[in-house]
Amino acid sequence: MPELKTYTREEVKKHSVEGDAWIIIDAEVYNISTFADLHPGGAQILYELAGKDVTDEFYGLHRQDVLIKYAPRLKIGTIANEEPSIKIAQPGDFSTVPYAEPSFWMGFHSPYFTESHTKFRTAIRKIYDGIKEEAQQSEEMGKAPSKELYRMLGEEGVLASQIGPGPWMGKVIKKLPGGVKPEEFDFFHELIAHQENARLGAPGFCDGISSGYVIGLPPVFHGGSDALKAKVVPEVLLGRKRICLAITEPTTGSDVSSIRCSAKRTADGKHFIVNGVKKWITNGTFADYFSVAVKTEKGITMLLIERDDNVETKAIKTSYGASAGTSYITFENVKVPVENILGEEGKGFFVIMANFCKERWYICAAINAGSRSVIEDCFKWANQRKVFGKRLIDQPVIRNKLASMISELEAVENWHENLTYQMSKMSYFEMATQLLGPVALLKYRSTRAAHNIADDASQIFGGRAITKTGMGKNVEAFHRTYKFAAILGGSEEIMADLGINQAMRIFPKDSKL
Ligand code: HEM
Repeated sequence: MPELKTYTREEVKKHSVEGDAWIIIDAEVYNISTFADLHPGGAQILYELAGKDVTDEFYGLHRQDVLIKYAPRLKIGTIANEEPSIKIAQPGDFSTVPYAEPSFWMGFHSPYFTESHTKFRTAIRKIYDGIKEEAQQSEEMGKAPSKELYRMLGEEGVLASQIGPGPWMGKVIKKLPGGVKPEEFDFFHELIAHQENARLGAPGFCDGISSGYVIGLPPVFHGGSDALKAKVVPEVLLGRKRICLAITEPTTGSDVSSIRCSAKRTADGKHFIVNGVKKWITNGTFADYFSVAVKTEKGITMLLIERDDNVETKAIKTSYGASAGTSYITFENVKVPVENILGEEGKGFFVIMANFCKERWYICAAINAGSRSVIEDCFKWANQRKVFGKRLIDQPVIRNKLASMISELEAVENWHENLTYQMSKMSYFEMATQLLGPVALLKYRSTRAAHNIADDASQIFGGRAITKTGMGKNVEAFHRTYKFAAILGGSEEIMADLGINQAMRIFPKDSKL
């Protein structure tokens, strides 16, 4: 890093030629003499502006991340007696852009959140901000989260935070972000953990971290034997092993009852022999364990299968890249001990359905956080982008789009918080039955909102919304990937139908218009 000095604007002006070129960005001086030839936007454009204050030109074409990344190499000092006017985001910072944070962190009152949640959000955001660069690079290269990263997240209590409150808190998990005590950890902390994970701006990588164990581990701790739980739960929550949930098959999506993967008992009754295929299994390419829906002679059953040579996982190319480890899995004569049944044999459907409610609640947290990040980008862009001599925000049509995006998000997020409160008052099985319908409708509405937000955001960003790098990269990624939330864990159409069917179960027979 060059030694930092103070300069006058007159001094900077003298460095205005090829080979000796300085620029000013927000009262800070950058020597771009050797960088110019490497500049992705070309050298000439920089030489034309050398010696000048290029703050507006810079922020018109680059995200602030570019400056944060290059400043250690290029910054040589500051302008004497001037203060920067643009805030550089620091790891763990909360945004002050309207609606960029859930309302409690925008200064509003909440019946749900406390100081403990603020400590937690600050600390977990710092951890995730610290791996943002790695996440985004891995996303680009299709690399899964490394074992080292996974272990770090396990040891810091981040993985456990995304599983939520339960007997593992305190027993297995001693440390949580922000010094939150395991016994005070609640569903609102968990909600925050999912939201912060989704803010990484790398959808495939986010799911590479969490979409395996968050939905694959619950069948183990709700249905596994004590011995199985004692072995698998700490391994996964501390980041030493990875697990995923394998329900869907090439011919079976939301229609779980028609799965074909079979498990036949051996003659001595001690094992099952599993044969079949599973498709679109997130984290499957690198998972050590698989919570698998199979058909035994008694019906649909959940089984924990450990990876061995008879389990083959192949990567499926999806629209969000290979970091999520989305896979096609073949089980060929895999021998599984009967002790690995999760729940009761033939009662797997209930285990799956119970798990789905929490999975959908988690998907809502992630997609709503993604929508919020996109709204923040749109608000900032609309303020700094000038067209036809005006800022975008000065155009009523843009303000109208922002109003629509914000009101849709705030509505679903407030409903989400309400349902989270209901969860905190219910047992796992009450939650799975009483909240099945409301959570399905919330997921339906959250992904419809994401659809509209992705669409409006793309129109606001124009060409940048269809470009994988640069100002609109988050919008591009969101628009390309929000459909995962609208399809996985039950498609929008199934969610809407389920929500109304559940309501019909309690519809009063004596009620007439
Ligand atoms: C410290 C100074 C600068 C650094 C470190 C820098 C770095 C970069 C980087 C990394 C990109 C690729 C952006 C991406 O794809 O995300 C880029 C693109 C670009 N830069 Fe710079 N830049 C600097 C200053 C400037 C200035 C002063 C201008 C003048 C207007 C400029 C014009 C451009 C243009 C036109 C592009 C291409 C944008 C596009 O593809 O839409 N840059 N720059």
